[in-house]
Amino acid sequence: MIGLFDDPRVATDAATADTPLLTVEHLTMRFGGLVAIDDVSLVARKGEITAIIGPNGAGKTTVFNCLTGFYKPTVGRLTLNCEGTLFYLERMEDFRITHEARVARTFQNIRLFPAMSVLENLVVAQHNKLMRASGMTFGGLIGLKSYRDAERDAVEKARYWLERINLADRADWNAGNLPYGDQRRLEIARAMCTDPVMLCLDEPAAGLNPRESLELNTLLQFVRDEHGVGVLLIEHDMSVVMGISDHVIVLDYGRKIADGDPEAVRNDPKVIKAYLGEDEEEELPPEIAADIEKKTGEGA
Ligand SMILES: Nc1ncnc2c1ncn2[C@@H]1O[C@H](COP(=O)(O)OP(=O)(O)OP(=O)(O)O)[C@@H](O)[C@H]1O
Repeated sequence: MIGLFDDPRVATDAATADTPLLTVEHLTMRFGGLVAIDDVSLVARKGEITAIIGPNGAGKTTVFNCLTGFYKPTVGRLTLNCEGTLFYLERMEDFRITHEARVARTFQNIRLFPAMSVLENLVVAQHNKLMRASGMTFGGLIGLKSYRDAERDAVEKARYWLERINLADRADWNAGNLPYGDQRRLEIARAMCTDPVMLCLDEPAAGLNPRESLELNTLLQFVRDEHGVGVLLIEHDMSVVMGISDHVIVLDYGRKIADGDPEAVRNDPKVIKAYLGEDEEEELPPEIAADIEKKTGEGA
């Protein structure tokens, strides 16, 4: 319940120990006559990897765009529990979602600063903290102590994440010169430098070779297990989804058709049908196809 003088972005109800990190209620997004998301509700929890999967055009990226303020939902409530404070994301501008609700995001296409060094990409991500330390003035130029301290912390955090993604020895490289898989991990490290409580990753495994996919899995498990971050993952690579997710949500034509642990979801006939279509068996993700083949073999 929001009072007259309350910040409309922040719920006055307190979060409890059971309050999920993210609660999406009745999310609907229409573009003219097209219903991209149709009354979707879901929850995602802190310290878990929640995958959102579904065939092309199912509405996965639109969910992310609503969560991160790129789109204002037509209908729906999106409540983010940032360390006990509840934010209504649907009422917030994108930059407030990033800085106040602490939701970080990566995109389908890589958006690093290619001409900056690897280290600089990670320090720039902490720009807001540095600006505050400079008193929002030229405090950095005249060497304010608060700024120097913040700058040292920013570099320390950047180096911590460089170690985690095995790029410490390439800190001075231009980010654009890194191999593709390293750029993908650098993007995740950059997002982690903003201290998010929720990390939204849009197809992070796209274009990765099997070794790079494994490195990505290890990084995401580290982010979940050691930093307690809730990871929301859109992914077509089923080896990643089934390998590391705690919870899988399946969309099809904008509707939620399944929600549960990976094992339950991969055996759900509605999911199998959504991926198969009526007669396009080649579209089935390999993990699900292998399962069906095994079951068919057992039944024969
Ligand atoms: N800004 C927009 N204007 C009009 N239609 C849109 C817009 N954004 C998305 N859509 C439509 O909404 C539907 C869902 O798109 P979305 O990109 O969310 O699907 P997706 O599941 O992420 O697909 P993919 O796996 O191919 O990335 C599609 O029909 C798409 O064309």
